[in-house]
Amino acid sequence: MTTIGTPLSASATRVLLCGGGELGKEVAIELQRLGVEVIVVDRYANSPAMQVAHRAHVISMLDGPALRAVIEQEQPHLIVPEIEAIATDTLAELEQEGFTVVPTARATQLTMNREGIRSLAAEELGLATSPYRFAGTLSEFQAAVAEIGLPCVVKPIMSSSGKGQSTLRHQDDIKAAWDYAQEGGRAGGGRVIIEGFVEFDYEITLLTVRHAKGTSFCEPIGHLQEDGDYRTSWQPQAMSAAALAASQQMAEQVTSALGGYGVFGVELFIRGDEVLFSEVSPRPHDTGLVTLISQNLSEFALHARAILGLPVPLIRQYGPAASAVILPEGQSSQTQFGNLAGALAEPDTELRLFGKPEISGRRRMGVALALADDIDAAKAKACDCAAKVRVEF
Ligand SMILES: Nc1ncnc2c1ncn2[C@@H]1O[C@H](COP(=O)(O)OP(=O)(O)OP(=O)(O)O)[C@@H](O)[C@H]1O
Ligand SMILES: NCC(=O)N[C@@H]1O[C@H](COP(=O)([O-])[O-])[C@@H](O)[C@H]1O
Ligand SMILES: [Mg+2]
Repeated sequence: MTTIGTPLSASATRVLLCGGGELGKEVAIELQRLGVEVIVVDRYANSPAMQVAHRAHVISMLDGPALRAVIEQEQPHLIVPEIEAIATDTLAELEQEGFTVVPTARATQLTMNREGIRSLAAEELGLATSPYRFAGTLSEFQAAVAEIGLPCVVKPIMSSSGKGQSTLRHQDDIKAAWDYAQEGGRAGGGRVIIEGFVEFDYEITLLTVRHAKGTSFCEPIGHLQEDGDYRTSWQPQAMSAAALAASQQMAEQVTSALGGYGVFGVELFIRGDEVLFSEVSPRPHDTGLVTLISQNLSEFALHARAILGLPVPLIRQYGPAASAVILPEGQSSQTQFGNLAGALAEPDTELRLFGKPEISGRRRMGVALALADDIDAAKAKACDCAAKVRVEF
């Protein structure tokens, strides 16, 4: 894009986000700052990004005809997927017809389905991964578990944020793991991946930006996951030079195979100097929320720049930083967040409250961010900040 027009006029540069959660909200804010007209689509009204957009549409994004109708009506210059659960075949058709999908429709198709991205990474690109099998029935599942051995990790091929994921440690748990995966898949029941359990030393997200002038890497982000969902992340994660070089090489390979412009969250397991590919998001990553405080250009600002074809000459990292999620459990459509003065009393702390209109069960509602002199202090400060926020339903 060589120019950016005036929002809400005939010259507007229109970007349509498919998905409007906390990650999309930050992308929308960065696009707004550049004078882009922002349209957000999600399955529910008043989603976080809708609250900072010019317009919004509420549809099921798995409904191809409904998605097509909105896109044809809005005529966006860029279609920017923000979640995985989208009618990606419709995106592929629209791309064929001349629309631009970020980073590419094929990337969204491959990464929506664990089978697609795993086959690309392990079989086509020859990247090291955990051993894996796929299964579509309970008996195939039992056979696959026998081949992979215990412990192993079971995930629906279509799921994210740990939904339907479990670690299978005992033979007795096979049926429960299968049933849980069948309930947790976002497209109903179906196929699962069985992965050998990797005893990694640590895991990272390597944010990789494909932009007009090449590929740039952020400093590696370490993170802690519980139940397949992230709880804290920090940057930079200390790594050996060999592990970092291997990680960057792997990220370069997988992102160039996916193509297009934008931020990718490349998830890697590290064991000594050895690096195993886990998965990749062709969009900003939740563990990358830490970059809201740790970099001059957050992963969201980088995504906006890259997709608009703008340069990324330098990514400045500000030193030890961490994020900690605010993940309450409750039932409300008028959640309140208290003790904010207490939470923000320490220097170099920040909060993002996502403004999600509803909570029913456990839901990520915000994130605490901190800078400090070392990683342990940054983690402690971010966790302390998050814990001090009093959530009332
Ligand atoms: N094979 C494995 N061995 C050990 N741990 C694993 C394995 N697969 C996943 N995990 C753990 O579970 C976490 C979540 O797994 P994964 O990223 O595949 O799930 P997800 O549902 O796609 O999550 P998200 O959408 O948040 O990225 C990983 O970050 C890692 O901590
Ligand atoms: N790991 C993927 C991820 O973090 N996705 C982020 O969470 C939102 C959904 O939240 P919700 O489930 O609370 O609606 C998504 O819209 C995206 O911003
Ligand atoms: Mg993941």
